Amino acid sequence: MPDATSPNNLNCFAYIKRLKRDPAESKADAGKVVLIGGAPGMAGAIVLAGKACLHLGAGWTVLEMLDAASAHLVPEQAELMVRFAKPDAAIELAELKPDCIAIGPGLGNSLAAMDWLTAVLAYPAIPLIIDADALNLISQNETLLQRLRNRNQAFPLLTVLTPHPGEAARLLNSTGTQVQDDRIASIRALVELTRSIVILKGQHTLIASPAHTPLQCLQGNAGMATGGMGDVLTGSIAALAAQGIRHELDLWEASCLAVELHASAADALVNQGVGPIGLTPAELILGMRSVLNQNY
Ligand SMILES: NC(=O)C1=CN([C@@H]2O[C@H](COP(=O)(O)OP(=O)(O)OC[C@H]3O[C@@H](n4cnc5c(N)ncnc54)[C@H](O)[C@@H]3O)[C@@H](O)[C@H]2O)[C@@H](O)CC1
Ligand SMILES: Nc1ncnc2c1ncn2[C@@H]1O[C@H](COP(=O)(O)OP(=O)(O)O)[C@@H](O)[C@H]1O
Repeated sequence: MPDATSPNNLNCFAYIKRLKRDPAESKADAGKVVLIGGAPGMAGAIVLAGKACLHLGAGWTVLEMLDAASAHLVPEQAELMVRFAKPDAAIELAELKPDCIAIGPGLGNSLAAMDWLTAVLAYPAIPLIIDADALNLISQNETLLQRLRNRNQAFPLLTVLTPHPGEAARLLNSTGTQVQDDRIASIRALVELTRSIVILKGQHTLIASPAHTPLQCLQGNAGMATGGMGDVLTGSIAALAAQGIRHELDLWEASCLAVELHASAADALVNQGVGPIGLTPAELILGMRSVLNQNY
């Protein structure tokens, strides 16, 4: 039995029905996602986010990769539209006209990364997912934090942050141990600091926002403690939020659903004997697609 201070549990598979496709739907109805990251040595992070986005149903998945060499070498998933993230980010975004943006997996901390994050924070009125190195950049730069707050003031509940405890500690100028010692206080502090929807990852992931008290996800397991699992979550939120624009699923609902699907699919795979040891993010993507369609 949860005590009076325990957060309520996520229970949102009913949202999946809203993703039901009209027989005449086109890819435009499923939305265009632009995912930004993949600096040298970390191309895999943005490719995993892209594969998750594709398999969770986005209409178009565009990868803007900061590593030019890797951008020309992603042949194994031909459905992904892979581009080299050119220096003028604002012009690129204006041309692409995304329905949803995610930034951060493998983004690094170069000047180009800063330029893209600055342009993304200025891009108006679409769902935005901020993860990994994009969170680290914000934690080091008061101007970026203020731009994030300004964006949330202008467009409330259109930005979600997905820190793991290490990234949360950087944002809060704290330590991972302190974050883990009181996760509820930590997520409240992150919401207060950033005015965003926040997903605090780790065992029993929490989600909260300026308009929502924390909810927790009791699903999930230690088989998910492998590099790339968070990249899959980021791509999944983006796919659900992009479809949500024409299917009346807002970013809060898309984020809750992605967290629950991500953790539940990991549990289903472990029950099938796929993990916990050696469960891969690529397997989790296919597992999430199955759980989504089983509840469709
Ligand atoms: N295939 C790839 O190219 C991958 C690239 N990645 C990228 O690598 C960069 C660095 O990210 P990392 O997250 O690996 O490294 P970080 O240095 O950001 O975070 C790792 C540290 O955070 C803390 N931490 C994380 N999860 C925790 C938990 N559940 N409980 C307690 N403490 C926890 C620990 O102190 C840990 O050492 C990011 O840009 C990321 O996107 C990763 O996504 C992994 C896959
Ligand atoms: N022991 C665990 N129990 C439940 N979920 C976990 C556990 N370890 C990791 N996860 C989940 O796996 C994901 C890991 O994300 P993250 O650390 O950002 O990975 P990466 O940056 O390597 O992609 C998060 O969604 C987190 O909640």
